[in-house]
Amino acid sequence: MNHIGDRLIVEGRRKRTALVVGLDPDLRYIPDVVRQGVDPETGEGAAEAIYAFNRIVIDAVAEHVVAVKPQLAYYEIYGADGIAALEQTIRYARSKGLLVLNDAKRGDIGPTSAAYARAFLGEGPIAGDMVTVNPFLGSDGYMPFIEAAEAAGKGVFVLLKTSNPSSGELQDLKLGDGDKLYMKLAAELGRLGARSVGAHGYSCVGAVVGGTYPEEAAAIRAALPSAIFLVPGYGAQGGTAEALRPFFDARGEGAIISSSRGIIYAYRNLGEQWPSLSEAEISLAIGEEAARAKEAINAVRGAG
Ligand SMILES: O=c1ccn([C@@H]2O[C@H](COP(=O)(O)O)[C@@H](O)[C@H]2O)c(=O)[nH]1
Repeated sequence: MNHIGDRLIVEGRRKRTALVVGLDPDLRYIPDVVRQGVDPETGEGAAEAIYAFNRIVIDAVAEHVVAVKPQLAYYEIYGADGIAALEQTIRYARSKGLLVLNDAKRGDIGPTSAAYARAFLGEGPIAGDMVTVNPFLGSDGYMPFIEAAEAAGKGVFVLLKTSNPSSGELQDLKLGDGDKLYMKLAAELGRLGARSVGAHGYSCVGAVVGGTYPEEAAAIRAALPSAIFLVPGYGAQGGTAEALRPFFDARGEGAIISSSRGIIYAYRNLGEQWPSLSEAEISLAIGEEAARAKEAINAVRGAG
């Protein structure tokens, strides 16, 4: 099956989940056992600890998620060593049958976007199955990603209404006809997505819609019935499962809900002794939290 919309729907049904776990590894929150024998002050040591941590997370969450979402910033901190950890992480996630969504938020002038599209949607070492795209430069900034996705059966998620508190400063601006900017972009993405709708009704052009904005999500869902939504903001940013219904279609599909800190650092809720927990304890806490999130989301989308 070579269509990302179909792959996400089929995998979501097979595993009965709409959850995506974000891989945002921050060394300050990685327990001692994972850092043993490495010097996290060096790029090499940091990268080793990050990859070891990501393996634990991936093993613990694999049965509960359709995809993992590495956040590029956490790898770029360590330059070439961090990118090597990203490469290893992508390979490992794929070996576990998971789709990979690079949260890179790229977008530039046309030729540079084309190069980014090759990096993230091509065949190279950090390419995944999907990538997040910043549309601020306009159509020649995002079209190279969409064309690359169409050609490769991969997916893009264009930032539309992001989860952060100040997202409205630009995204909610009213245009001459009274429409908000994000609704204008939604209409444009709908037109572009119509070119690549798969057997299950979804295109390769998805949208980022923050879980912290359920009212806006209802309007965007109505305008964009064939776009899969990537929904960040659940968990650590205050987004709740109860608020997620408008993000899904009538069948309870069409959205993937992302959580990073709330799941990968779940063991920190066990108390101040978290730095000295064993690998088994860390893994159990992460897996249990992923299962809890999956079921809470399933209950709301009617897949309970
Ligand atoms: O609108 C957006 C777009 C992307 N993000 C990214 O998702 C994760 C959220 O992490 P949590 O720990 O679950 O809050 C992070 O990588 C962001 O860069 C987003 O939050 N909102």
